[in-house]
Order: sequence, then structure tokens, then C-alpha cells
Amino acid sequence: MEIEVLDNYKKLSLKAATMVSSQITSNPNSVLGLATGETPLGMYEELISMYEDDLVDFGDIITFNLDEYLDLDPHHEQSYHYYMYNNFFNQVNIKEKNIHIPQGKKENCKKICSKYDKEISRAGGIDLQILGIGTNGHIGFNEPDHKLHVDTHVVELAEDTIEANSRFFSSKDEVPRQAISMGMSSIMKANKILLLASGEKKAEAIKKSINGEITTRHPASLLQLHTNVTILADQAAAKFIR
Ligand SMILES: N[C@@H]1[C@@H](O)[C@H](O)[C@@H](COP(=O)(O)O)O[C@@H]1O
Repeated sequence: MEIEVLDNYKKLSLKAATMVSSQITSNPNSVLGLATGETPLGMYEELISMYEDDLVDFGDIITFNLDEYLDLDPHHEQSYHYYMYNNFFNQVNIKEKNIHIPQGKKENCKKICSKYDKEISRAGGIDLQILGIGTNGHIGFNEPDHKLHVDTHVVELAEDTIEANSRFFSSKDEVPRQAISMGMSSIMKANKILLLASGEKKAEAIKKSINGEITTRHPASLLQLHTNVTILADQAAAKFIR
């Protein structure tokens, strides 16, 4: 694991965007695993600026998002579909056919999950996976539990996640209780993983991910088993790193 501590969120976002754009420059057909949440917003902004300055071309990349809420309309402002189009896809030259986000539908969700995994395999797996981290150590929506899922699956969201994500909704009651998430296999099979963490509220989760025991009770700790992980943390999130 490589850990890089950046002075602030702006620098973290720029560094993350630079790493993504280098990946695309070295392979214009790169398969990227993308994350949502507040943390990667700055990275998407930087990537859009790089695109506007002709520094990066998204024309041939393929993307797979980590997760989506279940039974939330894709047009809902808090759906990850809306997030991705609004904050990134609509502002760059990615091709619609190359975008993949799990469909958050209860109906046929088993089929939706297995189709998603097949699509990832058909694309040749993920070259670079971007991750955020939950305060409880979740990655994607792989929540702490006595076991983790290998494949894309339906998740019952943990109480801390519902609480944490309620800041985006008008009330806690509105936060969906379930989601579809990529499983640990697609994440761990990615050639390279880039995890972003910002703010003091992530400090404990980052400490456990790096120095703690490897346990399904802290999903990000499994990243210690991967051979090519970079964690970009700002000073606040790196507070407890020795
Ligand atoms: N499912 C997402 C994760 O993919 C994200 O990494 C995490 C942290 O989000 P934030 O960056 O807003 O703290 O929580 C969300 O629930």
C-alpha cells in the first residue's frame, strides 16, 4: 500500500485527477471503476478542467460505477445515475455505450447483478478503480459484516451509512435502505486501486484500513492484500497514520 498525504482537499483532488488522466494517456481504452459520494467531486471537477484544456480524452474509456441505491428513480437528484451525469459524464466526451452504472431496480435484481459482473469481465476487468471510504470502513456499499460478497449484490445499508448519507436527503427517512453494490471480487481484481479520503471523520477508518487487522468488519482493510493500492489522504484524514 502506498499512502500519500496531501496538504488539503484541493491538492488531493488534483493528484487523483492527474493519476486518472495518466492512466488514460497510457491506455486510451482504459476500464475505470468509478465512485460517488462527496470525496471524488473535486477529482471530477479537475478532470473536466483537464478535458476542457485538451489534456485528456475520454472518448474510448469504459466505466463501471461501484453502486446505486435500490428503488430510487435514476432522475432523483441523490441517485448515483444523476450524480455521475450531472457531475461528470455530461461535461466530457465519454460515449454513452461505454457507461455502466448498476440499475437500482428491485425487480429482476439477481439478473441485473449477474449481468453487471459479466459486463465487467467482458470489458477485461477494471484497470483503475477509484474508491472512497465510509466512516465504517465500507467500500462501494460493501458494508462491515461477518462475511462479504464476492459478486455484485443487493445490500442492506448499515445504520451508520444511512445516518452518514442522510446529509444529502431532506430527512433520514428518505434515505433508501438498500442498494446494489459491486462485490469485493471486481474491486480486488482491479489492476490498480486509488482510494481517496478527506476530512477528520475518515481518520479512524483510514487508520484501521492501513494498520488494523484484515477483517470483513472493516472492508477497506482487505485492500492490504492487494498489490497495487494508493491511498490519497488529506492531512485531516491522515491524522492517525504513524
Ligand atoms: N457508497 C458510497 C461510497 O462509494 C462512498 O465512498 C462513501 C463515502 O462517501 P463520502 O465521500 O460522501 O464521504 O459512502 C457512500 O455511501
